[in-house]
Amino acid sequence: MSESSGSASVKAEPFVLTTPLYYVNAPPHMGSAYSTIAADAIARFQRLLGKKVIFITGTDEHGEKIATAAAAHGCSPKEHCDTISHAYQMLWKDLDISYDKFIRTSDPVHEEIVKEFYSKVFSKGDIYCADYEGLYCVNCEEYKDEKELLENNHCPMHLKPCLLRKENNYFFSLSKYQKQLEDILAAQSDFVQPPFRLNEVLGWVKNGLRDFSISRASVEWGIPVPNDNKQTIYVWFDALLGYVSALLKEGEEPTLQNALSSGWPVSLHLIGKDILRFHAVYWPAMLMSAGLDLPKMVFGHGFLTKDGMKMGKSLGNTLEPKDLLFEFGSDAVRYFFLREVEFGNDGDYSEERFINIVNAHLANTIGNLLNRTLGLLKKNCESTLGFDSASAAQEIPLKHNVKELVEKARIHYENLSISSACESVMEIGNAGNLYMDEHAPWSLFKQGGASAEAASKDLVIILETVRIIAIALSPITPTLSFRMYSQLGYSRAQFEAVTWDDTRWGGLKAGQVMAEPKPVFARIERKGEEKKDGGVPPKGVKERKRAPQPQRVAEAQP
Ligand SMILES: Nc1ncnc2c1ncn2[C@@H]1O[C@H](COP(=O)(O)OP(=O)(O)OP(=O)(O)O)[C@@H](O)[C@H]1O
Ligand SMILES: [Zn+2]
Repeated sequence: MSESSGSASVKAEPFVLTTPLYYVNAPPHMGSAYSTIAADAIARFQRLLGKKVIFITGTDEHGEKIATAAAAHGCSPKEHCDTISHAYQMLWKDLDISYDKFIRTSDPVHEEIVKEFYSKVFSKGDIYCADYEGLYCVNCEEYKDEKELLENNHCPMHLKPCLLRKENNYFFSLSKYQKQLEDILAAQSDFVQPPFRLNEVLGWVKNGLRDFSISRASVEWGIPVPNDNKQTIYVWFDALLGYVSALLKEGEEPTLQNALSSGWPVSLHLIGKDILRFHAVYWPAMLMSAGLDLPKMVFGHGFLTKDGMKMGKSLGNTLEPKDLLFEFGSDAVRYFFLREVEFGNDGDYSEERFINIVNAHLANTIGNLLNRTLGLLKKNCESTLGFDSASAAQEIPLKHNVKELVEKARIHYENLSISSACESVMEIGNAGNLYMDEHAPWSLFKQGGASAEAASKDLVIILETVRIIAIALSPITPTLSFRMYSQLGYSRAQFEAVTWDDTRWGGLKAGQVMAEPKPVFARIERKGEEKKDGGVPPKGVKERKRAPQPQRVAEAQP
């Protein structure tokens, strides 16, 4: 995690963001990857702004569903959790997720934090013991209201019957916080995002909040309730506190005070809409009870769907991210889902759409533009820039257009409109291509003299545009952006030192030598399409029949 470069005397507040802590009942799928990719793009953008970022992700490992999954695999719950949690960590690596902390709720330090928090809430008088009877969805790990269920008491999300359960449990007095929650939701209108989800939350709260059970008598795989070893703490009460435990530094004494002093409250909880109630109703009430600050924002994004149903582990209708990564590489996967799904709404996957979008945007608009320009520069200018980009551009409309589009992209990133941010960056690419086509530097070079000088200025202008695209798209496509930067003659260290300020026009300097032109993004060949030859496939993509190959780019074609 990099420190902010701001004034040393002012301790800048870190930007702390979290993904859900994923339930390890089954390995990760494209839905879990989606939340994490989105969080990663936001974390990378905030780092570009120079903020100190603490990006938290991890796994939620207790509860009945885990114990059942472990038994089905013939292993202990701990062994099962180790395997699945490891699978998440490996997938995050393959997806270039730049997390700062991976928290596992089976970590002993987390148990200490949960117990201390529970005791605080208990001392506040917000925990009591009672009998409860209700319909329980084990896949949601939640008691349900009969009126929210489908026919025969089926859970609308998991399409499985909820079972009648009766237990003597500890309860949290959620109802006590009804008024305070209503006040917060009214006063802090951006607490729940996007805005339309706030109405959903307001609806739940206004309908009346019921106390909820925070222990289980029948579940052994969990954190024991302090002073009652016969019960374990309800998995949600335990899991939400993972966001706090994650802030503990290595080897630090696991106390709430230590954890909270390292970045609480969280700036952003990024979650799927399925767990909005836990984050926007239960969690703030729990925090108020314990006297802790509330997170600044909870953003509930939509679902990746298959045939209109949420893709999920319990339904088993998931898309395998490893397959997509193997075939298309991490930049393509990250770009497609962040560009295609308007952040906040649901979105459907289709392979055809995936290939069309990724080829059109990454291979053609960006990759081809860079490659054509470098080809011309090699042929006519020995791959060396003859002008500074600042002096080459002077008062051309493209420069102003790029400036406006970069600013649009920044605002979209700030507002978590990630898809719109991608769109603005791609418009820069379109503007660069248009400039190339209108100026036709390949024919200017042929004319020689002043025309050739104008052509070499044009190449600098286009490469400056590509440089800006590389930075502005780097939260979405970090490895592609690095490849673009390397093609422009920069080192890894120079790329890593880039900030959002470097999107200002004027970075490229006369005399800078470009690398040997190589396609930065391999066009994806469709099934059955004849394979064209080319160079190295993108990172993460192993050579095999359907792996995309870099496009053979005709040199200096208009
Ligand atoms: N189809 C999906 N689309 C978008 N995000 C998803 C999807 N499925 C899971 N997620 C992300 O994972 C979080 C839930 O994590 P969890 O580990 O419970 O996965 P799950 O597959 O939804 O499980 P289940 O199917 O058992 O309910 C969601 O809040 C969301 O952030
Ligand atoms: Zn359910």
